Amino acid sequence: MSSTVTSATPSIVAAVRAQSPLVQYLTNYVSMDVAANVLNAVGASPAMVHDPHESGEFARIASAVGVNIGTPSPSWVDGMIEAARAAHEVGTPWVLDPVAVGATAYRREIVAQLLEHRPTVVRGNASEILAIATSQTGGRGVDSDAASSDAVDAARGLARDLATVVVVTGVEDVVTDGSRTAVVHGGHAWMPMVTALGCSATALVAACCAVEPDALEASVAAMVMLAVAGERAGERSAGPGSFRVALLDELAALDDVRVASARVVRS
Ligand SMILES: Nc1ncnc2c1ncn2[C@@H]1O[C@H](COP(=O)(O)OP(=O)(O)OP(=O)(O)O)[C@@H](O)[C@H]1O
Ligand SMILES: Cc1ncsc1CCO
Ligand SMILES: [Mg+2]
Repeated sequence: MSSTVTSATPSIVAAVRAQSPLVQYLTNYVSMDVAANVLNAVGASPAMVHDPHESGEFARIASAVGVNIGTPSPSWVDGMIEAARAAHEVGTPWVLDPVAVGATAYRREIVAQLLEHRPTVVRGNASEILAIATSQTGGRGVDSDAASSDAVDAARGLARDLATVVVVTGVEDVVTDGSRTAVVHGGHAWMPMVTALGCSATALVAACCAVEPDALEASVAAMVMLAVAGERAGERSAGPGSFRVALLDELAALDDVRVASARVVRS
């Protein structure tokens, strides 16, 4: 077990800035603004293209795709499935955010359909990952009622079953492909008080997958960005409102030295 940032992380952060990957994000109404701004802050190029008339076509030109079920309705779900299908067909990485999947049968059915198109990464909070891995229902809607540390085994098993990388966010962020596991420490207690930073984490995972084929390393880099920027933003904010603004500034100011300050434990 080691406690250092990998050499891959700084180069992934730099590659996102240098290559400015086009990230198509089909996301919920709540998160669109903050997720697009988070992508912009790290140098990626966001496009919120969701309608089924164009989402599949767009996925074929995107560098990565995110699919987030936060505020679903039938035509949006059609758009998500078209985008996921196209991304899988052309080998473009795509990331699933199963918001509140334990809460309703509708969400469980949507996630089951999306999983058929083989996401590169599934990113959720602990309740969401436990709901998919163990078929448990309920939870507290979009927020988690479990700790990421309680979902490590479930995440590993799910990653193996789906042949994907699973990211469980929370106080610590767990990233696993079923054999390798990394835990990213950092962030700030105000992060869950700002809505849709989980949705934004999903967007960052997609951006990093666009420039790094190893989805585990890409996901670690995305979580490191938020952990370092979040910690620094917390030091100079007065509360969740100013924190939200400072987080964008800190994401834009990330450099090798700051990224190297991340605390990542691998096993
Ligand atoms: N108590 C905490 N301390 C530090 N960082 C946190 C804490 N809670 C969440 N985070 C960070 O906030 C980000 C979002 O994770 P979270 O688990 O809150 O997502 P989520 O529940 O899907 O959020 P949302 O649904 O609002 O988008 C991650 O980068 C995570 O590390
Ligand atoms: C608050 C909320 N409701 C549906 S999606 C969303 C954003 C956080 O997941
Ligand atoms: Mg969420």
